[in-house]
Amino acid sequence: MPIAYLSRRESFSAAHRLHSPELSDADNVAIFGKCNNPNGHGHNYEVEVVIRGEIDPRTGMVMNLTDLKEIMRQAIMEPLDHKHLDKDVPYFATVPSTTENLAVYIWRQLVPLLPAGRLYEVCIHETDRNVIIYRGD
Ligand SMILES: Nc1nc2c(c(=O)[nH]1)N=C([C@H](O)[C@H](O)COP(=O)(O)OP(=O)(O)OP(=O)(O)O)CN2
Ligand SMILES: [Zn+2]
Repeated sequence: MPIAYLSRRESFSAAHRLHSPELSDADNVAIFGKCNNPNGHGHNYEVEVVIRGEIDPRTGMVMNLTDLKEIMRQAIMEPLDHKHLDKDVPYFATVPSTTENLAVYIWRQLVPLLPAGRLYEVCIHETDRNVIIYRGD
């Protein structure tokens, strides 16, 4: 059966501060600059989830996009939208809330909600110019 890649995009707004507990305050400022501002800053993140799978001959679907929408609501929108990543999401209490780490977090949120092996990629646009792609490596 043919294999297709299906994706859905959602956007969410969140605040964060780039800061690593592994580094001194001086090194945090030196490395993260303005993004280490103690009061944080925000982004309107765009996240795209890509599912890989065979097209079911009965339904013509890789998976129902309605189901993917609900899964993304649970895995992404509910824990992240209108939150401060470092203060409201326990995962980021000690993990720097870079877009790379956010993509890994979202991947790990999605895996248990999807059929095994179906999740192909998480792509996050942090700004119009900053994009991170994670494929589970
Ligand atoms: N490898 C990474 N580098 C940076 C990240 C990241 O997640 N991974 N994040 C930031 C900051 O969060 C910052 O908000 C974004 O950086 P920057 O591009 O400087 O932000 P701007 O507001 O200037 O937006 P652009 O439109 O992208 O210029 C920094 N580095
Ligand atoms: Zn930022």
